[in-house]
Amino acid sequence: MPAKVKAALLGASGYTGADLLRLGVLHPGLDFVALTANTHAGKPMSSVFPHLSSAKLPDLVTNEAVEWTDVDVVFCGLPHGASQKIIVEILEASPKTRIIDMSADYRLRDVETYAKWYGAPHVSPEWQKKAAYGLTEHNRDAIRTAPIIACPGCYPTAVLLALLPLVGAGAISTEDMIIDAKSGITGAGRGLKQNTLFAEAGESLSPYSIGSHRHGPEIEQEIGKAAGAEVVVNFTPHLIPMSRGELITAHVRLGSARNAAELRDILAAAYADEPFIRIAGRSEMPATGHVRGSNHALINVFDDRIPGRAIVVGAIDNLVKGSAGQAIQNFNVAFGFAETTALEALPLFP
Ligand SMILES: NC(=O)C1=CN([C@@H]2O[C@H](COP(=O)(O)OP(=O)(O)OC[C@H]3O[C@@H](n4cnc5c(N)ncnc54)[C@H](OP(=O)(O)O)[C@@H]3O)[C@@H](O)[C@H]2O)C=CC1
Ligand SMILES: CC(=O)N[C@@H](CCC(=O)OP(=O)(O)O)C(=O)O
Repeated sequence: MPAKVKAALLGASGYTGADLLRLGVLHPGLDFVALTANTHAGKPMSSVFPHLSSAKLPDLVTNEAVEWTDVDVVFCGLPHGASQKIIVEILEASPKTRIIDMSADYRLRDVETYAKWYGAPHVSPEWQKKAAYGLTEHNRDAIRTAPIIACPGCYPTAVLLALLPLVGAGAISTEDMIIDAKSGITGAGRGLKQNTLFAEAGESLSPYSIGSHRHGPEIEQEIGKAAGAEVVVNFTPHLIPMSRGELITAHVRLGSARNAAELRDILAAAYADEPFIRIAGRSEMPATGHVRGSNHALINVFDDRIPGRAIVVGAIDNLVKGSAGQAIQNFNVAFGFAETTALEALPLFP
């Protein structure tokens, strides 16, 4: 086994940061030497996240207090915009340090697409191009060596795991793809926002960013790569009143496949050796409750009553496979650990 890897976690007072620590403290090869925050800097972790008290973690500091040359890997759980700047600073100060970014800043390859959807040009198009897209099951070779691993968004993770093998095989059409998605409230982060207040999000379900969510172009980038052509998808997210979990329902046209059974066979073959991807039993309904707290993705395919179409359903935990768990999985690939290290936990049910 490789020696202990010295890690810094940026944004340790956020939800992805907390889940990265919950999982990461059990990793035999990870040593968290620095944890950073913004408004919470200076506080002990036990006051910010009492559930982590027994883990004996360092106190929170600002990013400026970290000596980057002392750190082998940086996990970044900062908002997009803030991430890109500090990541360039780290790589300039310490070129050997590897970055595993959970934010959106290094996912899009095309600089104009980035500027259009994120409202400002990227600070470093050069580093943007050197990043590997961190959808582990589909990009291991690049993840092994890239200086920056850009973990996918939570929605793209669920969508791409369910659709990429089908698109790659030509089994479904890339035209007329309609993706309906639902996320638990932690997807919006720990900061105070009116629409995530219990009184407003509880007992209520609503779509948001219809036709304008920034995960649309991210999904299109990766499906387009698998299809070898430009693709446009309809993507509609919804906020659902539960703390964690994400379910996507993709309504697709068949390509070369004749029915859902053939699509299931393609997915089962593509993921046969993957420890975290499970193709559900034939009539099993994927449920967020069946992946909660785990790094699992659960996928199934059903025939549509409309001839020539199928419905692909995927469930993940947005904070685990959708961010912190996938970040640790990518760390394992990049640093030569068994890929399941620290991620063996089964889902928490009920
Ligand atoms: N939540 C989710 O399900 C997913 C989130 N992501 C992405 O991961 C990243 C983190 O998300 P999440 O943990 O939910 O976010 P949170 O809002 O819960 O946490 C954000 C963290 O970043 C710190 N921070 C905020 N602004 C700054 C700044 N300007 N400079 C330095 N630190 C700052 C905060 O510090 P403090 O608390 O001290 O103010 C906090 O530690 C985001 O980019 C998000 O989009 C990706 C996939 C899924
Ligand atoms: C419920 C909710 O608000 N979810 C977030 C997605 C979380 C995520 O994956 O965000 P990044 O792309 O920034 O990493 C959203 O829709 O913006």
